[in-house]
Parts: sequence; C-alpha cells; structure tokens
Amino acid sequence: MGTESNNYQMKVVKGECGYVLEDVPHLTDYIPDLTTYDNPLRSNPAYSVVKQYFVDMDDTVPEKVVVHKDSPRGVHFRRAGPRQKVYFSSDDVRACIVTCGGLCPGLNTVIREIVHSLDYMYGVSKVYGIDGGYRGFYSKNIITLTPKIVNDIHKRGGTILGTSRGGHDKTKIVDSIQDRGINQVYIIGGDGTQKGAAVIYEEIRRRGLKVIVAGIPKTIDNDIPVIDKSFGFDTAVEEAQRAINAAHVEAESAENGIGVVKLMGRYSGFIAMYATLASRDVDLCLIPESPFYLEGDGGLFEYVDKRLKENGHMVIVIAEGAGQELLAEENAHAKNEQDASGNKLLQDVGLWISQKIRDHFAKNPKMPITLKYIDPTYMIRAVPSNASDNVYCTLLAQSCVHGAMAGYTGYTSGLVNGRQTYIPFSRITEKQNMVVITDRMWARLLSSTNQPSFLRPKDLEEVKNEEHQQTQLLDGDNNVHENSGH
Ligand SMILES: Nc1ncnc2c1ncn2[C@@H]1O[C@H](COP(=O)(O)OP(=O)(O)OP(=O)(O)O)[C@@H](O)[C@H]1O
Ligand SMILES: O=P(O)(O)OC[C@H]1O[C@](O)(CO)[C@@H](O)[C@@H]1O
Ligand SMILES: [Mg+2]
Repeated sequence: MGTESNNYQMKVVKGECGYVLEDVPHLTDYIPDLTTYDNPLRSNPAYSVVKQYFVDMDDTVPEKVVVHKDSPRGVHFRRAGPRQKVYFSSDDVRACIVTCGGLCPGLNTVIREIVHSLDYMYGVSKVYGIDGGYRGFYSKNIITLTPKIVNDIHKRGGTILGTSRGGHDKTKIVDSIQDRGINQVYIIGGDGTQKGAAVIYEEIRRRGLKVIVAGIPKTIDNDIPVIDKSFGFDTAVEEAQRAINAAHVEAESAENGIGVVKLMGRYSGFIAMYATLASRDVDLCLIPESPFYLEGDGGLFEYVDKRLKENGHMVIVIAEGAGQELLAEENAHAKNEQDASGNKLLQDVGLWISQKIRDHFAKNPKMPITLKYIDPTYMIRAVPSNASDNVYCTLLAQSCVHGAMAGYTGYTSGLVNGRQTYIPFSRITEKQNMVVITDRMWARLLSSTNQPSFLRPKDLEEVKNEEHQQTQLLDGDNNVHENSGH
C-alpha cells in the first residue's frame, strides 16, 4: 500500500482489492521533526481502563457499506478518535472556535463540547471564541471560553459566539491567527464555511505554520455530502412537526381547508421530506429536486382538487427552494439578489403557491377554500438541539479535538456509516447533498402521501441524466442514514 497522490487537501492511498483511503493531511506532511507527547488520556483513569480506547493507526471507515461479493473495497476515510501520541503539549495549545453561516440547533452544544474536551481530556485551558463569524477574526476582540462559561449554553438556541455571512478575508484571518499565537482553529459551519476553512488551511500550510484547521459540518438543510446527516437535522424535523400539526388543525377545521407550510431547504429538500414522512398528515410535499407544474392533467391543481373532494382538507409542505424556476419564469425582471456570502436570495415560494391555489379556486364558486400559510423557518432554526442531536454534537466535538491533538489538519469531522471519521475538505466542498428523486426514500414518500410524482417522461429523462452528477448515494439511498430503514 502506498501514497498514490498527495496534494494540499487530500492524500490518496491505494491498497489491495480496490481499497482506497482518502486521507486527511497531517502537520508532519509539511513540518518535519515535530516533537510528540504521550496522550494525556493514557494516564486519565476514566480512559485508561477502556479497552481499545485508542484508535489503531490503520483504522479506516468505508464510504459504502452495501457491497457485492465482487465489488472493489472502495473509498475509506480515516477513523476519528484519540491516538497514543499527540503533537501538542497541553500548555502550548491556544485554540479558537468560530461559527459561520445560518443558525442551526446544536451550535452551542458543539462549542461547549469542544471547550470541555480540550480542558477535561487534554488539559488545555487557553480556548477562545471568535466573535461573529469569519470577519470577527480581524474586526473584533477574542472571547475567553472556559468550561464554566460554556457550561449551560447547550440549553440555548443560536450561537453564543454570533455568526455572519460574508467577510472571509484569507490574509486578514491568517494574519490574526498568527498574531494571536493560535495553533488550533475549530470552524463550525456549512458548505460555504468549509470552503472558507479549506482556504485558511491552504494559506496556513503555505506559510508553514504549526496550526491545525478543523471543521465541524453544520447545515440544517443537510446539504453537506459524505456524512450520514448533519447535527440539528433531527431537531429541525421534530420542530417542523409543530408547524405541520398547526396547519393540519387549521385545515381540518374548515371546509376545503388547505394548510401550507414552508420549510427550509435552499437546494436540498431533506427537512421537507423527513418532516412529511414523520408527520403522516401531509398530502403533498414539494422539494427543489422534484419539478412540478400547476395546470392541466396530472398537475398540482388537479391533485389538490381531488384531495379536497376525497378528504375535505389537505396539508402541503413546500421546501423554500422548490418551484423557483416557475417563479423565475413569472418574474423575469426580478432582481437577482445575493446574500453577503454570495448565496442566491430566493423568492417566497410559500406565499406564491398559496396565492396560486387561491386564484385557481376563486374561479370555481362551487368550491370555496380556506387556506392558511405558515412559515416557521426562523422558529425552527432558533431552538436548542434535542437529546439525540446533543449526543451527536458531543461525539463530533470530541472527535474533532482528538484529531487536532493528534496533528491531523485540513479535515472535517463527520459521521460516516455510524462511525466518526476525518474527511478531507475537498470531499466535503466538492458538491451538495441532495435528495435523489429516483432513489428509494423519495419513492417511499410518494407512497406515503400518495401524491403524484409530477414527472413527465421528458423530466424523468433529465433527472436520470443528472442523477450521476449528484452526491451521495451511499448505497443507493437518500443520505440521512439513521432510521432510513434500508
Ligand atoms: N468559496 C468560499 N471561499 C471562502 N469563503 C467562503 C466561500 N463560500 C462561503 N465562504 C464564507 O463562509 C461563511 C459562511 O458561508 P455561507 O453564508 O454560505 O453559509 P454556510 O456555511 O454555507 O452555512 P448555511 O448555508 O448552512 O447557512 C461566510 O463568511 C462566507 O464568506
Ligand atoms: O436568512 P438567512 O440567515 O440568510 O438564512 C436563510 C437560509 O439559511 C438556511 O437555513 C441554511 O442555513 C437556509 O435554509 C435558508 O435559506
Ligand atoms: Mg450553505
């Protein structure tokens, strides 16, 4: 087994029977003769009794777990966890944590657990917070973080550090890291944030600094590839139930009542899909990945009409990015606006579809409808994480800290097939995780709601052609592994 290719972002090692390790960089790749120390956990009574607590240097985790007897062994990632040797003495570590992008349940838990892991497991007491996202590196003072200060923060939504979009200035950020003597940088954020982290890591490496750059993937939309699911996702799905339930109560209580709920998901409809599957009260789920049309045979109006006649009410869940092409056709002159990070600002599809349905039924006096539109977006994002997300956040944070202490860098800490791993930034940022509508989970949803797929033969061809360009598809299933029942 030998290294086949080695660039700044990823080391590819090939072995027998098609085994491939997409390995993360290590400080020793560019700084020779670094001193190592015994891992302090070796003399920690809580850990030293744990059999095989330390991860074997050769442990790796497969990306695909469903295989055929002749399949190549495929891509693997380095297994996360504590190593016998570390590359920092506890007193020398100066760590910082930054949160970027939109809010997501669990951010405070991750912050808390990084601070606690560094202190309780590795005796590191110099941990700082960066105020307000990437721009805080060069425009704000740092915030001291101690286990006591962060002790209760997991009970609050949001991020105690603040967050922002835009403001990523590579040179100013790395200057600030260097000037402040910071040597471990923990970066919590979504796809944009991880791209920013990769740029910071590359600049640090170019300058030859002994500084770890480690990411923790945060995305309420679940749009980050490779990982099983993102923290906060379960909480978001659970919280979305309240809005769906309210929409259902309203719809059920009116003659021809329709409840419309808009959920997050710019490009990926995972929250809408899982909230629909969890609820059982939803009659129609619309996501960005699945085109739909309003008028004519097999169109949305026909289905709404049919459902109202059958049941007297219905609930529609629509992801914020769904149907954007239809809105764009109608508002050809609408401004193409972006947020500070360059993300396209979407038009409100929930309002739009509500109005379209009202207009359609206004033409039919025999069928008056009552439609209520609920947009719970920011209410869902703002809640603290639930129990299972809290556990997940803890494991992610601890794994991330173990990797940094062991000298790995340029990685995102993530769960792959139920195991904590270190994933090269380039794998995390190369594409977005999206619902594959020719895959099983979407089929399960269609059979649960009994809605039409709205796919015309021409759409189906397009979808099939696009399919292999898209992410995921670990084992041919949509990529939220837990409870997906495959
Ligand atoms: N290609 C890039 N290179 C460097 N920095 C980037 C890049 N893309 C985004 N960033 C920076 O990352 C930060 C977060 O990006 P963004 O606002 O897109 O949110 P995100 O991390 O994708 O999270 P989410 O979309 O889930 O809210 C911003 O400060 C932005 O400037
Ligand atoms: O209004 P903001 O803060 O830009 O965030 C909105 C976006 O953030 C997300 O929640 C992702 O973080 C998207 O689903 C949503 O489009
Ligand atoms: Mg993003």
